[in-house]
Amino acid sequence: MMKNFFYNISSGNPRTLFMPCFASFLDGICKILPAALIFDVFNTIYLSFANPETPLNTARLWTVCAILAGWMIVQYIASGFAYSKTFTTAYDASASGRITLAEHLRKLSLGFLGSRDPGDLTTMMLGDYTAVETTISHHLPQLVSAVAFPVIAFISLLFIDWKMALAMFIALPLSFLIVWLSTGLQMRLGKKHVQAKVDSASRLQEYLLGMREIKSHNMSGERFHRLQEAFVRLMRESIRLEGIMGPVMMVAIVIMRSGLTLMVFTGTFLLAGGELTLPVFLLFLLLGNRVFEPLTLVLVNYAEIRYFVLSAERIMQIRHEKPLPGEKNAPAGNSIEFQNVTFAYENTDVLKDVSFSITPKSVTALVGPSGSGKSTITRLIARFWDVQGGRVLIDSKDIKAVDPEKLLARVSMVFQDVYLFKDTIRDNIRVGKINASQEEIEWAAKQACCHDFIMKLPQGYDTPVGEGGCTLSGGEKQRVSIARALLKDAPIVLLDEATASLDPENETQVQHAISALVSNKTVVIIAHRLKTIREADKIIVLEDGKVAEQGVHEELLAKKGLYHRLWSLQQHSAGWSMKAS
Ligand SMILES: Nc1ncnc2c1ncn2[C@@H]1O[C@H](COP(=O)(O)OP(=O)(O)OP(=O)(O)O)[C@@H](O)[C@H]1O
Repeated sequence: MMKNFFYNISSGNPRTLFMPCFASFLDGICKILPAALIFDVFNTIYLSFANPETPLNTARLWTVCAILAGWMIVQYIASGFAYSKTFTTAYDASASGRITLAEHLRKLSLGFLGSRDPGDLTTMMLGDYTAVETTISHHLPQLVSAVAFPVIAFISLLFIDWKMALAMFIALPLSFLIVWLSTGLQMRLGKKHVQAKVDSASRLQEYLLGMREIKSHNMSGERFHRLQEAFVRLMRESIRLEGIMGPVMMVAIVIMRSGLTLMVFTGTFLLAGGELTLPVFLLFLLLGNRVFEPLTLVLVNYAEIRYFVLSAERIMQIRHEKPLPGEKNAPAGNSIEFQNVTFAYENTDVLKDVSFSITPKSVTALVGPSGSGKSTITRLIARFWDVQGGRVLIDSKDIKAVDPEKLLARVSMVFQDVYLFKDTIRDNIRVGKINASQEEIEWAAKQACCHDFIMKLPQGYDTPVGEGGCTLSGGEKQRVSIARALLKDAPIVLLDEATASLDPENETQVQHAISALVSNKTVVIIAHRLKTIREADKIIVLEDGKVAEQGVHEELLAKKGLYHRLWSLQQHSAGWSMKAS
């Protein structure tokens, strides 16, 4: 349990906690000497008062002053050391933790990422890591430093007067027991509170990202209501957490502090009976006040850490999620084969016993009604997910054994929805090849019919695009995506609706660009407009997740099956035009 605790709050690297804890412990110990010296000052003055014949030992007082002054420097160095160790460790742990987690997320299957709410992951990256940071930079050092003083004080006081020392600390175990017994309750309330925070972040993200749809469908009331509900729930969970845990902590603190009263009672009793001298009683009074402050800090920080452990657990849960397995190099050849592939995103099968083969350097078209599984097939070739039944082979080798990153290096994809990073248009094209030169970027942009519109942008290739930058039309974005693929120059090209959103004017040009992109490549293309894939080497017709037919255009037309039906429908719709009735 304790091992888990340190493992989790240090994001899997408990050794990093040693230095901050050690430095804080030293800092805590440094605070003890001044208390002892103050007692000495008190004792020296008291001796002179109690016995008027004894002159005040000023030399001793000056010595104490000198030691205190020197000790201030030691304490300053110790505090500085503790401060720098705790803060550097905390920021280092959270920064490297965030980077490691981001790297790890990239290696997880899209299936796993899709199952998590994006707000959840954002909260984890920002909020949960901040919680870990605060635990390491504040709560843990404060706890260690606060423990040092009472422990040493207790041991020393036991030697001076054990009855008084026991009276002072007797209630302590009970208060710690109360806090310890409340662990389960705090964890339950804390989990609900964290969940409410994650839900609020998700609803807020959904509200902001979906603003266009919300406005265009006049849904502001309904979506806002969901957001409002999430915030109200967060408020309720916060009140519940504080409202229940606050009184528990207060009871524990009051019980602990009752030791002071008990000690005063015992002291008065012993003093009256002549069993205790006045200076010792005063020493206990002096230390008693100082001891309960750090002890209260210990209790409060322990409770805070318990709550923040939930954040650390959430992070570790994702860190333990296994990336897609496979270490082999990507196969050298580019033939693709599906052998009796069955695949489901969740529980319902999307592909059922799908088998086909694609020869290297050929163009294969996937056609079929919407939802028949065309995009899924391209995603499985790129191994965004692993299949549940059957095998996907590239160059006759099962891609489950191949390192996913090495496989992706051999595949270019042009998606229907293109994502632009918040960066210049140049760097957005460079995504295809990180070290591409300006000449290469311009060459790809020209091939993909991007160059002309880029030159018309305010700062040409340096124009910021993406979130908060210059917005591009759907067709322009798609051409940027083709330029990226051209730069990547991978042997397998997967095109998803590549020309769907292009205007007629440059459609022909883009088709030329695609011809450049796909020449000498193994190409799998999804095209809803059948006339664009009439020349394909193979057409695979999908229906309801199964291969209904496959062959070349003429063969499939002659079969008079699904392909023939889709073809006829498209011929018919070619003459369609919109008119007001
Ligand atoms: N990430 C996902 N999670 C769950 N189900 C999904 C996911 N992606 C697709 N599906 C479902 O899988 C089925 C096949 O989807 P797919 O996108 O492969 O079809 P498609 O033939 O490419 O359709 P379209 O032509 O409309 O793009 C659909 O029923 C779809 O709802």
